Amino acid sequence: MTDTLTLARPDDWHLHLRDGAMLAAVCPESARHFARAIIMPNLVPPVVTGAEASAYRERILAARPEGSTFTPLMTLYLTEDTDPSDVVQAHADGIVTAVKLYPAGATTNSASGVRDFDRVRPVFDAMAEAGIPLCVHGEVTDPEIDIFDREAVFIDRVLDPVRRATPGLKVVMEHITTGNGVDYVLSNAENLGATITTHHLIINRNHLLVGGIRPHYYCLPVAKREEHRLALRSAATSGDPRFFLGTDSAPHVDAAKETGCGCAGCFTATNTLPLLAHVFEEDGALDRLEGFASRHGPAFYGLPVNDGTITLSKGETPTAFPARIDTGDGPVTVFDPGFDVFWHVSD
Ligand SMILES: NC(=O)N[C@@H](CC(=O)O)C(=O)O
Ligand SMILES: [Zn+2]
Ligand SMILES: [Zn+2]
Repeated sequence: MTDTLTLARPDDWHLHLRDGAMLAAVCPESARHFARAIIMPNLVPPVVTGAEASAYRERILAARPEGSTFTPLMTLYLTEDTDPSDVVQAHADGIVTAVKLYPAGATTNSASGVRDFDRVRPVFDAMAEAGIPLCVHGEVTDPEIDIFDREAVFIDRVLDPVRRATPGLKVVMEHITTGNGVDYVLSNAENLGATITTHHLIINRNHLLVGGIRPHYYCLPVAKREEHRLALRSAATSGDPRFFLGTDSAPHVDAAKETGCGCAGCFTATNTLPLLAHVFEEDGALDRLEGFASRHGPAFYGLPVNDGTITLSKGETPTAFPARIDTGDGPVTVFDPGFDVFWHVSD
């Protein structure tokens, strides 16, 4: 039995750190285990310009624990008014790593996102030219489309046409939740990757809805049928470098989740790595966890693999994770997988 596992230090290629008191509370949770993270720009108001990204980066650096070298990789929130030259300049200056596309209204704080994809074509063209990746929240927002179909429809109606119009554009399909997403990545050899969250490897829509509604399992894109969860598991554990970890750890205070109209987002920063070790071990793929968590992401983004390492150990008794963390805005519940996990980060 394998009971310790040492990996190159992992990165999180999709993370929400928020701002203010929430940032102060959640930044150390990610900084403890991850070397770098792609930071989502969906603040209120969103992070739209290079100057705003630079200021937000400083606030994140100030929220790190003493001595931490955790590196935020910043993104810009794409709007129909985004200036291509600001994007290219912010990337050339090393302020910004990627641009984030939210279809308007698709998810938390996405009201300023894109409605008309033709209007942002000049930005996509400039990004392709400069080699700047586009991170995509891939769901259509058409009210006619069933929420469980929104990812599959987005691929056909938006993503594929955008990629055909700007073939050189490097795209990351963020937090894929369907076999359709997996298949689309697999059918494209170039300029396409996908992040997969920890929670989508663990829950399907039954976990969310059977026996009572579980607000802490509600996130977007919403968890799908079991067959889709299994497709994500196969992709993540396959060793294919086009799939890598983006936790989408998305903290909301409990009061905003346990209410009549609860916010979308699962908070997984605290226990993601032990949960992943559990999942990969279950699938007989512990030797592929390093690729998924530490190697494929840097390769896609053209960055070096981290120098340091992290060691996970498997104990005799279940690991005790905190049920919630305290923040200045109120408690935030930590994702509970619903089963015992024996792995913990030991070093
Ligand atoms: N994933 C979520 O359910 N929520 C994210 C937004 C997002 O990533 O779509 C958030 O910012 O809360
Ligand atoms: Zn999203
Ligand atoms: Zn997200």
